[in-house]
Amino acid sequence: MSDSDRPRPLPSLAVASHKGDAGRVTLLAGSAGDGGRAMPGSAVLATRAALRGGAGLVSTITLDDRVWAAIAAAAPEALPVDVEGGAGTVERVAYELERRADDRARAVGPGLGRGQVVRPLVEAFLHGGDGPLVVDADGLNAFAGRPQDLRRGRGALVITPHPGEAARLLDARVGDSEDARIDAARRLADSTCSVCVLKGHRTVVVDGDGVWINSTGNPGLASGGTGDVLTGLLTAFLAQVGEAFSVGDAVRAAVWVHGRAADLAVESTGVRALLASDVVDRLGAAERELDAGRGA
Ligand SMILES: NC(=O)C1=CN([C@@H]2O[C@H](COP(=O)(O)OP(=O)(O)OC[C@H]3O[C@@H](n4cnc5c(N)ncnc54)[C@H](O)[C@@H]3O)[C@@H](O)[C@H]2O)[C@@H](O)CC1
Ligand SMILES: Nc1ncnc2c1ncn2[C@@H]1O[C@H](COP(=O)(O)OP(=O)(O)O)[C@@H](O)[C@H]1O
Repeated sequence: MSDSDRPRPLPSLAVASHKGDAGRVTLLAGSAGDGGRAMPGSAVLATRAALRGGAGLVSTITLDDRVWAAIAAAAPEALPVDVEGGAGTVERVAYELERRADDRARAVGPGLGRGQVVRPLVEAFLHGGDGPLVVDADGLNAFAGRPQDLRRGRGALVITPHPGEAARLLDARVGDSEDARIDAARRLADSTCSVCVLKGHRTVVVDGDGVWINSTGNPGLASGGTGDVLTGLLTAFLAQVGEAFSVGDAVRAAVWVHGRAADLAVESTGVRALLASDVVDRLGAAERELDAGRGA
């Protein structure tokens, strides 16, 4: 696949679709920041992006009722569920995952912070289902130097490190050149048996089909929260995986649409003023452009 290739559009929804057909997804994101940094925004942005990505039902598990409240206020369409932090958190999250056996895709990681509980939480997602799973941000940091521990027994894994997170996983700096970025993404994909999305200018995607380099996006995306948006969108697109739309197709489509949404947004905001929320608001328009290439 060459870098000028536009990803395959998502499958069309049948006219008689119901919300179950569009895919049920579950996310675990955000923290209230007691003793650390508050990151309710991560959960809000990922949730809103999953909704805009077309997931029929979006459940976001939260570890604090203040994060739950932030989601309820910003995304009334979502189904946030609070399990509270503290003793027994991992068991409560595992129980929530068990209850959602019909999830089509899941994601874990954005804004969880660096606490000891993060690694067992990610493990509950890795081993608690067989649909596609996205691990991002602090979910990856919890495996610093041990990427092989992210391997799953069953179910596709997609990891979405930025170069800083990739360096932590590999315990080695990731060079800036395209060759160095491709090499790092390949090593991570191999050691984790995953589709690796190495983010940044010209995001690199490595999967069984080879290497694909994204052409959309702009430096306005170098601002807080835009990675959380990608995680939510990607999870929604992974919920559409089927016979004619692979995990790799969903990943490439999400990366392309995310960057294109940012390109559309800066036409009115300008590059410096771009906010992650502006990207969420343009996801639909960007996906329509991808759809317009259908059959081309
Ligand atoms: N509103 C929110 O709630 C937000 C929450 N966020 C969450 O905050 C958590 C940590 O994010 P931080 O930004 O603090 O920590 P990061 O790990 O993203 O960044 C910490 C350091 O890593 C290195 N780094 C980051 N991006 C890099 C890149 N592209 N290339 C090379 N080095 C890079 C830099 O040295 C940077 O100072 C994540 O879980 C993330 O999801 C962020 O998304 C920002 C917004
Ligand atoms: N200069 C750039 N050009 C294009 N895309 C970029 C650029 N900088 C960042 N991005 C994109 O923005 C997103 C940033 O994600 P990330 O670093 O995880 O941010 P955060 O942790 O704040 O959410 C990624 O999708 C990345 O590919």
